Formats: sequence, C-alpha cells, structure tokens
Amino acid sequence: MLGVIGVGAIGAAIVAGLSEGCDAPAILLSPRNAKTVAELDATYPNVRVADSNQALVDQSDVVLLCVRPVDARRVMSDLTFRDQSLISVLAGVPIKALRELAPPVRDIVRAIPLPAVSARRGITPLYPATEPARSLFNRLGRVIEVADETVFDRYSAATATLAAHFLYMHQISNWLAAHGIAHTQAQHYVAAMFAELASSLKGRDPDFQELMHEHATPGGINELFCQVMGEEGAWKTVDAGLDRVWQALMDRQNGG
Ligand SMILES: NC(=O)C1=CN([C@@H]2O[C@H](COP(=O)(O)OP(=O)(O)OC[C@H]3O[C@@H](n4cnc5c(N)ncnc54)[C@H](OP(=O)(O)O)[C@@H]3O)[C@@H](O)[C@H]2O)C=CC1
Repeated sequence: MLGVIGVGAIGAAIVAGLSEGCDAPAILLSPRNAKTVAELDATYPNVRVADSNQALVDQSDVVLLCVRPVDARRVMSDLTFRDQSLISVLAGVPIKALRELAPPVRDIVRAIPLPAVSARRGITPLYPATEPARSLFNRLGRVIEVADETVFDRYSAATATLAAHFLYMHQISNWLAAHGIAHTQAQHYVAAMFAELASSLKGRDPDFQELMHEHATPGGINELFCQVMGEEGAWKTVDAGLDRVWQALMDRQNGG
C-alpha cells in the first residue's frame, strides 16, 4: 500500500498519474484537502481515503510525503512510523533531516517530480534511486538516478525556473497588449508560439545553442533580441537567480 500525505498540487498529480492505466497500485490518501481527495477517491478505484495520517502510516508499506517543507516538522512530529519506506518530494529537506523526522525509517528516498507526472510524462531525479521509488516514478515517465545528494539539490534548484518561464510569456503578451492587440488574443498567440517550441524538443537530443541558431537568422530579429537580452544582463540574471535559489536551499538544509 502506498500512502500519500499531503494531497495538494504535486501530491494529486502523482496520484492521478499512478492511477491511470492497468495495474494501478493501491493508494491511501491523507484526509486533509477534502475536495481534491474526494475527487480522486471518486475517480480512481485503487484510491481510498484514510481516517487520519496515523491510520495511513499504519497501513502503508511506502509513505509518500508531499507537504510543504515549512509544514513537515508539524505534520511528522504527530506520527509514529515503523521500519517502512519513505519517499519525500520536499525541496531542500535532506535525507539526514528526514531521518530525524521519521524514526526509525531507514529507507528514505528524495524525488523531484514535475507536474507532468499526472500525464505520466515526468522526468524525476531520485536520490538514492532505490526501490520502490524507482518503480513508482518509472510508472510516471522517466527516472534520473542521482548518485550524490548535492547534485540532486542542483536539479531541485533548476526547477525553480519554471514559474519565471510563464512570467516571460506574460511580459511578451503584455507588450503586445500595450501596443494595440487585445489581451486575450496576445496571450493565445504567445501560448501557441511557445507550445510549438516545446513540442519541437520532443524526440531529439537537445542542444540549446544549436536550437538557438536554428531559430536565429543571421542579422535577423531573433538574433537581435538575443543580443539585447545579453547586453541588458538577462542571462547573467538567470545565473544570479539560480545561485540565490541554491543558497536558499542550503540555508533551509542548515535550519536557516
Ligand atoms: N508543485 C510542484 O510542482 C512541486 C512541489 N514539490 C514539493 O512538494 C511539496 C508540496 O508542494 P505543492 O503540492 O506545490 O504544495 P500544496 O500546498 O499544493 O500541497 C501541500 C498539501 O499539504 C497539505 N497539508 C498540510 N498539512 C497537512 C497535514 N497535517 N496532513 C496532510 N496534508 C497536509 C496542504 O493542505 P492545506 O492547503 O490545507 O494546508 C496541501 O494540500 C513541497 O514540499 C514542494 O517542495 C516538489 C516538486 C514539484
């Protein structure tokens, strides 16, 4: 039995992805977030809702922890574990801290799922990449087996750039809207442009420099835009943002 504590955005996405297709694993959900939990329970025959978090822990061989990092200590300190498996998706909470939160559990794996797991198209770094986490996340797409926890946290830092991608698109559509194109039309246009770009990445070995050149006619407007972004410091800002995220993750690990 897989028990999921914290059925918010990523917890629900994982449950949905695992529950699609044949041989779906039996899943028990924590009762909080009643609306989402009831929807998952009604949609998937392999899903049930536990009476409490402790009942979930008692009945589960594998516990998947999907609460916000700031809530972890409060949630876990109420619970008594036995020697079962624990998978944590909590960004920036290291194995050492998880051991302290869930004694006597020894088998602890960290995972970095992305929302695409709901459609079983995820790519999930695992540390350490042991069973049963490997099988669970392989069912949700692909797994990256990471051998070192610091490297694992680098992957975690990179996921912090996702929301900014939408802000970038927002900025472009706002510029169009400020210059006479209806806001909705501008958003549809930018969404279609980037959806096409994203789908062109599938099924090929990505080389981003090469792709940039494919899209930038020499002397053309894409080349000009890249040049101005560089001159204005945009690419250095990406490095600065990632460095700050990395520092925040490290501070979280050190209890800061
Ligand atoms: N969202 C994402 O794409 C990704 C998230 N993560 C990690 O996943 C974790 C969850 O993120 P996300 O899903 O976005 O956050 P959400 O806030 O959407 O989900 C967290 C859920 O935990 C619930 N919760 C809080 N306290 C308890 C409790 N005592 N018992 C059971 N459930 C509880 C919350 O309920 P309530 O709202 O009522 O407090 C909420 O539904 C984070 O640690 C994050 O780092 C990792 C990879 C990707």
